[in-house]
Amino acid sequence: MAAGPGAGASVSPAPRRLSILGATGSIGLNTLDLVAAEPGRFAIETLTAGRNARQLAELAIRFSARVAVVADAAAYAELRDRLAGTGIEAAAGAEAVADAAARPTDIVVSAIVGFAGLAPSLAALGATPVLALANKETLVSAGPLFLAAAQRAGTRILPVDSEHNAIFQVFEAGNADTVSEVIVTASGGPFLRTPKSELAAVTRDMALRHPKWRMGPKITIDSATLMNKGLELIEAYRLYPVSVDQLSVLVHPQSVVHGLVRYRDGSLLAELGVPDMRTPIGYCLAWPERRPTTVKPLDLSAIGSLTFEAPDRDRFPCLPLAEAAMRRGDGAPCVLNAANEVAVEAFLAGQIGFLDIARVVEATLGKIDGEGGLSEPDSLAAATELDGRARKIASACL
Ligand SMILES: NC(=O)C1=CN([C@@H]2O[C@H](COP(=O)(O)OP(=O)(O)OC[C@H]3O[C@@H](n4cnc5c(N)ncnc54)[C@H](OP(=O)(O)O)[C@@H]3O)[C@@H](O)[C@H]2O)C=CC1
Ligand SMILES: CC(=O)[C@@H](O)[C@H](O)COP(=O)(O)O
Ligand SMILES: [Mn+2]
Repeated sequence: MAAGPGAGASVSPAPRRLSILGATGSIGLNTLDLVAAEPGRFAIETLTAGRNARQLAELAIRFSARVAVVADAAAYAELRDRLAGTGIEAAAGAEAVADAAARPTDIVVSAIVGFAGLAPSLAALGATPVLALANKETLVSAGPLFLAAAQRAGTRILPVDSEHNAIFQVFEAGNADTVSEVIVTASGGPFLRTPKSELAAVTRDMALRHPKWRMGPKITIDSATLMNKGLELIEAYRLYPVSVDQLSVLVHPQSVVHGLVRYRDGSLLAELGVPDMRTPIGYCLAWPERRPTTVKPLDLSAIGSLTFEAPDRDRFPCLPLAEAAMRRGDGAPCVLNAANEVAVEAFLAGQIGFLDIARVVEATLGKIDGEGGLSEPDSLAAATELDGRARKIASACL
C-alpha cells in the first residue's frame, strides 16, 4: 500500500492564536521574542500599542498579525499608512483596543501599563480561555470585579508578574489551609542603600536605573519607591486565598528568588531563576506544559550568595501606604493606584520630586476619605469613576 501524505511524519499542532495588548512595551517585546524563538507555534491575532504607530506597524508586519490597534486616535493615520497593502487591519482609539481584545483567540497577554489596561483586559474575558496578566494595576484597582468576571467567563488568569508567577508555581492548588505565609521578594530598587536625607534629591535618571530588571518607565519608578511591592502585595492578596496578615515583603537584592510560599509543616517553597521576564512569560505561554526557552540557566555557584533583609518602611513610605490600602479592603487600592499613576507621570515629567510621589498618594487618600464612603468598585463604570475622581484630586495635590 502506498504511503499517504505525511505517513510516518509527526503532525505539527495548529498554531495557537495569540493576542498581545501592549505589544510595543517591555513585556510585549519579551513575549514576541519568545514567539520568534518558536516559529510556527503561534499565530498572532492582535497587537496593540498606546501611540507608537511606527513600532506597532513594524511588529505587526514582522509577525503577520491580523489586526493592529493604537489607542491614541491621533496615531491612526500613520498606522494605516504603514500597514497599507499588507492585509493587516488597522484601527485606533481606546474602544478599538477593547474591541480587538475581544476577538476570539487562544491566549491573550495583557501588558498595557496602568489603569488603561483594565477595560481591554475585561473585554478579553470570554474571548480567550487563558489570559496571561502582566497589568497588575487591573488587579489593584478592580481585582474582585475582574476575577469574578473571569470566573463567569471561564477564562483562566495566569500571573505574569515574576513574584506572582513564582508563587503560582509553588502554591499547591486546593491546599490553601496548609499555607501559612506568602512572601513577595523585592530587589529594593536603586535606592536600597541611599540615606533618607538624600532621597529628596534623587533624579529621574537615577530612579530609572533599576539594578536588576529592564522594564518600562512607570514600573521602574514604582520599584524605586517600593510602590511596586505595595501594588504586588495587593495583587497577591487578590490572586491567592490568604489573609493580609499572611502576606509579607522580603528584600532580596539579587532578584533570584522571585516568590516563596511557607507551609504549616515547616516547608518553604520558592521559585528561582535569573531575573528575565521571558521565564514567567514563557511559563504562561506554555501552561499547563513546560517548554524550553532561550533564557540563560541560573548558575547558583557563580552567584555565590543570596541575601535577604526586611524592607525599610520609613525611607519608602509608599509601601506602608499600599499596605494600609490593602487592609482597608474598599476602594482605597483603586485610589492609591490612580494617585500613584498621576504622581509617577509628574515625576517622570520633572514636575515633582521623588519624595512627592508618596506625599501625593497620601494626600489623595486623605482628601477622598473626607468626601465620604469609598466602596470597592463593582463594575467597570464604578472603577473608572473612582479612578477619575482620584486622578483629579491627585493632580490638585501635585
Ligand atoms: N516590564 C516588566 O518586566 C514587568 C511589567 N509588569 C507590568 O506589566 C505592565 C506593562 O509594563 P511594561 O511592559 O514595563 O510597560 P511599558 O511602558 O514598557 O509598555 C506599556 C505598553 O502599553 C502601551 N500603552 C501605554 N499607554 C496605553 C494606553 N493608554 N492604552 C493602550 N496601551 C497603552 C504602550 O504603548 P506605546 O509603546 O505606544 O506607548 C506599551 O505597548 C505594567 O502593568 C507593569 O506593571 C509586571 C512585571 C514585570
Ligand atoms: C520583574 C518584576 O516582576 C518586577 O515587578 C520586579 O519585581 C521589579 O523589581 P522590584 O523587586 O525592584 O520591584
Ligand atoms: Mn514583579
